Amino acid sequence: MKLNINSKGLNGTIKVPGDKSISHRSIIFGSIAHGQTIVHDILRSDDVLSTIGVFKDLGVSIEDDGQTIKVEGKGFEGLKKPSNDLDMGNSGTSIRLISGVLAGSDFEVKMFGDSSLSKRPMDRVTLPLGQMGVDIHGQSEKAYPPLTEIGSKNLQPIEYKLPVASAQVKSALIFAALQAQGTSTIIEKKITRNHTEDMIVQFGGKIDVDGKTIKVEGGQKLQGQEITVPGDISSAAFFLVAGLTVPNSKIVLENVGINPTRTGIIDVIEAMNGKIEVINNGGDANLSATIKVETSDLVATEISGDIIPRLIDELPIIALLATQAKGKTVIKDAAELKVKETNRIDAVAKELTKLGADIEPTEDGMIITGPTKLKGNANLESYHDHRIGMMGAVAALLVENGTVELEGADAIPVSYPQFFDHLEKLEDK
Ligand SMILES: O=C(O)C1=C[C@@H](OP(=O)(O)O)[C@@H](O)[C@H](O)C1
Ligand SMILES: C=C(OP(=O)(O)O)C(=O)O
Repeated sequence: MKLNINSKGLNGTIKVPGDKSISHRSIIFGSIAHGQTIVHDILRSDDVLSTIGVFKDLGVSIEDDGQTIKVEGKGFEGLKKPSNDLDMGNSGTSIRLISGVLAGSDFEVKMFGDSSLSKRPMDRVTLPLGQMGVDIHGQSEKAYPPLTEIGSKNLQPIEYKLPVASAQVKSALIFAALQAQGTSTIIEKKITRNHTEDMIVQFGGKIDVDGKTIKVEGGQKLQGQEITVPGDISSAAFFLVAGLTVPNSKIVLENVGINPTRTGIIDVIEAMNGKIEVINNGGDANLSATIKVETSDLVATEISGDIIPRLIDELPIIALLATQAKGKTVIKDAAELKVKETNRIDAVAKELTKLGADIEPTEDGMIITGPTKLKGNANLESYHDHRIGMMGAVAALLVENGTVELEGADAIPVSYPQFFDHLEKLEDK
């Protein structure tokens, strides 16, 4: 598709759509709890629809009246052997978390996904689940999908130190631990998003979190709840960066989830001297804030260490932000970017280079020197990765002349189906 270039300013207010991580989990918790769960403001994106489809295949009644979603949970034991293979689409979160959910079911399932998911390593979940007594295998040493899994009714608790900083692996093990014969201890490499831990408590369960050490007792019974999904800061990120970099812009983003394990991008914007105001709506950490940004003179920064899991999905769009900042921005400790929907280090460097940015990929991040005036007459690619596609669309707004084409924009509804509508709304003002 042809992207809009040379934006004269983005102005207005957007209600940020529901958080993808919390939306997946609202379906999962609704399905494994007892009784009805009502979900407000769920994200209806392709990835979340994959999770909904899978739980329907597992016999859970899930109804969407367009306003709310109603899930009729019958506990882990209520999940039924599906009559077909489970289609995880493009979603790493779905396949990894559901592998953990099915760890205590003794029927066999086959889980598969699209060509991107089929290249993502699942050994990070198959190895620890195997130690708990689950029979789970993928393709080759890295256990690429499709995966075949037969859980165990005699699941052993685990003491496991995660070799990677991953909320998906942590969550898979927590779901398995909830079904194990005893108490499991899971130790994180770095603190990652804690929505699973928060939601166990929300659904009436118990979990003990002490820094990076998490203890979960098996045999817990969860109770259905009424929940409201806050907006996704990872989606808001594209408009945060657009508002900071496109001249004459002022954007108000409402309903942005500000769980502290997710707000690394706000810290980075502040470190880069971006004009940002976060108006906390008060209450629970998972509630939302209104965030205002405006066009700013940005300076480079270093992004490394413990902040990385707090902004891992935002790094592509942060890289674009860095192209507009004065100086050398260094991103490191982010090798996990190589095993996302595509190798995001290579993809970001390649696509932004096409627009004339000064960006050097490294083994675990990138080095970006700015500010650069981006130039057109480029054909961008999404690599079937929603976040790379949206980064390209925001980058095009900064291009003064020529044309910018994007191939693979159809990946964007994986996380943000309303992205182009929202962009158009801000451009109209
Ligand atoms: O748990 C989750 O909902 C997610 C965890 C992260 O993945 P990893 O656990 O692989 O880091 C993140 O990149 C993904 O978009 C969503
Ligand atoms: C990495 C992502 O998702 P997933 O791992 O669920 O495919 C993402 O949304 O950026």
